[in-house]
Amino acid sequence: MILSDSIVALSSGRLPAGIAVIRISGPKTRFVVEAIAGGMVKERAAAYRKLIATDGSVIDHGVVLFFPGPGSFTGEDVAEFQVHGGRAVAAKMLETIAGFEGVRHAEPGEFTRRAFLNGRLDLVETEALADLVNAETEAQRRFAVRNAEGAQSELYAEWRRRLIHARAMIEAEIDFAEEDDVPGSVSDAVWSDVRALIGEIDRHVDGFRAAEIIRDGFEVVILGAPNAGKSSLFNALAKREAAIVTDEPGTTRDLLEVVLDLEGMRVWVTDTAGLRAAPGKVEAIGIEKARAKAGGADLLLLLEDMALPVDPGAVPSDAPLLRIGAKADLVAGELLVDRAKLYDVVISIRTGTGLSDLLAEVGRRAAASVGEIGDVLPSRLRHVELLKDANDHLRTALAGHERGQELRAEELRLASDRLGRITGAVDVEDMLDVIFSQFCIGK
Ligand SMILES: Nc1nc2c(c(=O)[nH]1)N(C=O)[C@@H](CNc1ccc(C(=O)N[C@@H](CCC(=O)O)C(=O)O)cc1)CN2
Ligand SMILES: Nc1nc2c(ncn2[C@@H]2O[C@H](COP(=O)(O)OP(=O)(O)OP(=O)(O)O)[C@@H](O)[C@H]2O)c(=O)[nH]1
Ligand SMILES: [Mg+2]
Repeated sequence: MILSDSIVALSSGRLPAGIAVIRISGPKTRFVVEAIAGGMVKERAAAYRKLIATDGSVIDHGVVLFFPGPGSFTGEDVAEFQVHGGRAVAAKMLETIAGFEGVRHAEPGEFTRRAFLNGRLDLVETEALADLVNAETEAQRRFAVRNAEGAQSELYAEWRRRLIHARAMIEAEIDFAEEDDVPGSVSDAVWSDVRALIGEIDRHVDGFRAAEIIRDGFEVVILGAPNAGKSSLFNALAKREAAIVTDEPGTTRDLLEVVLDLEGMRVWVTDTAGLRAAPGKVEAIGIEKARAKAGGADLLLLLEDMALPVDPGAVPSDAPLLRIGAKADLVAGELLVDRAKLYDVVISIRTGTGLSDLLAEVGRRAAASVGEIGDVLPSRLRHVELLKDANDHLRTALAGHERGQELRAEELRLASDRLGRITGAVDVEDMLDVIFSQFCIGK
């Protein structure tokens, strides 16, 4: 592939900053380094240089790095100018470099796009790199870095190899059918491996929910009768007076949300209107919202006033549930011991009792909901759709005895083609614009 344009962009973040990194990639890179840094620098070693504009004036003093292609991030010649991170310094550098013939400003994601086109990364690794740049929580970072290192790609490549092997065996059987050279037990082994693979792909697809929880967060909804102490708990978790608290039942009507970081997971906590029969008009709307929110929750905190338990009615969700005894400070002695047995966690917002236990338990549940740290999960709906497609073809292949071995082999080919589309090994031109639009400029 000939990519004649060289591209330049600011690859570091918001200015002003301590240092700004201006990166160039493409055939003009050496020429630009020579022109701006007053001569070539040693490969892959930091050089401190005076940086000169086209009119001979000094732009800044900075550190210059040169990575010759193909052993660079993009696979082309790449150089970096690490300059003082002022807006005018960066602007002058960009203007000077883009002023050279054959150099232009990069599109968002264009450096990474070149890395992909030069075979430095596959599509799944590229997506993982976008996730890594966007990661805000420890779980997001861990997940993204493993896939950027190729964990997900390796899994799909391994599945693809198995399918290509299966197809080769079936085609051999077709070719040698008359001669009876390929014993039936070989094709039995092939189809039993295909059956096993279908199961593995199904299980992997089920992991998408875990990937979504890592990306979007774990949804916790506080439910209970009016006055149970829901908003008081919510404020304690939010560490501010986010919700109105009064001794009047029916205070909260709208859904209120706060996001916490527990065990490296993003955890959303929602406060809701107290559940009760025959509320007023506004409160009824609030209760309906609470029910809907609870329906999509990953965990419910069902609060009850230990001093004055009120039945909140049926819980409007089959999400896992923690029973929480609230206002523990209002009960004492034997009654406290007795009632505490009804709950998973006992808390008091007044004294602070039980709050850290509750947070620890919610954090444990959030972390457990995404499985083992090492699990490889599909990270995009795109992957899930292609995996399901692949499995549809495998099921057709498995079921299709009467359709003849040729057609079954063709279904195996279609399945491995779908896997190839995930990593970009097969025909992906149409997906590239969507994928690279996820990046910022300079990446
Ligand atoms: N300054 C700087 N830091 C950066 C990047 C960058 O482009 N510049 N990266 C950009 O995203 C990431 C690192 N990515 C890189 C990937 C490959 C090579 C590279 O030169 N690869 C060669 C040599 C490998 C080796 O010596 O072991 C190769 O693979 O052949 C460099 C950076 C994160 N940090
Ligand atoms: N003693 C004591 N009182 C509490 C505790 N937590 C909440 N309260 C009181 O209980 C009353 C109701 O608290 P809220 O947090 O507003 O209850 P809620 O469940 O949000 O009520 P609604 O929004 O009406 O459904 C307020 O007067 C709180 O001060 C606690 O741990 N101990
Ligand atoms: Mg409330």
